Amino acid sequence: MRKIKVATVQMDSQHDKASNLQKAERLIREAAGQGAQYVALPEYFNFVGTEEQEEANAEYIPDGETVQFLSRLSKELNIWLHGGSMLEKVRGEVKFYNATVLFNPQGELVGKYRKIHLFDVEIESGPSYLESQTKDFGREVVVCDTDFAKIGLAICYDIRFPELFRLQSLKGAEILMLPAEFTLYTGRDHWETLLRARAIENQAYVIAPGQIGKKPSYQSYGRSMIVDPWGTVIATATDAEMVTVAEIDLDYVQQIRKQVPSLKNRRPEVYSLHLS
Ligand SMILES: O=C(O)CCC(=O)C(=O)O
Repeated sequence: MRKIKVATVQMDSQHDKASNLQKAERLIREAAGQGAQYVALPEYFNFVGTEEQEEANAEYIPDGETVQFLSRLSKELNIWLHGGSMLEKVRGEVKFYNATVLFNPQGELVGKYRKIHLFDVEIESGPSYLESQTKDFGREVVVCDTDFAKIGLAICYDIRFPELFRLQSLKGAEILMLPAEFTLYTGRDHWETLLRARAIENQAYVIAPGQIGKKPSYQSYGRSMIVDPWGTVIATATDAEMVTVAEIDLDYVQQIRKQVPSLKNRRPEVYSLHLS
């Protein structure tokens, strides 16, 4: 049996970083108090603001205050802590990265991923957004080793690109992470379907903590979710800032993969994905 209790933290983060970190700490403690051994935060959990406010709120990784905050809490609470995402700045580069980090229960940074697919969309009568205006594209597929499973890291809009998740699965991922600040406009029609599709086609757990509430550019959808490898939604948040906890069983991933061997039945000799 490889069972572990996981939690999503749903937040309405705004531009005041100190108050976001305070709220995140309260919710992380609540999740740990409910027995969660792996706690996951949403995209941009430490700051959601205007482009003008980004420079002052971007941080170096691993030197910034948010990384120190996550390291301290993961160690103190003896939990795996997935840091949603934050604006990462890099010396000598003009643009930021939308970066996510994973900490082990010893407070050590064990993985970092930079969002590969930036949200550049213009929807008629819906949201218009140009994430690449101030952020640069990530260039690396990241799968982290933990003592219970391999975990693939992705962020929000990445969910629309199944190739990324297939590559993570081929690299051994049994859990796929998707911290998000999904728009209400697209989320109400696409969010659950996309999460369940990635879970079913990769026969993996999908853990998706989301932002909720009104942001400078759009309304966030929320509905943080945990989906099992059969595609069943095993936990969903309501429309509030909250913690959602579920037990996941990594042996179930292997059972599903044995019963419906679609990963094995692939025909890479007919089509191929480039694994770097
Ligand atoms: O894919 C979508 O519909 C929303 C994506 C998004 O909001 C983001 O990547 O920030």
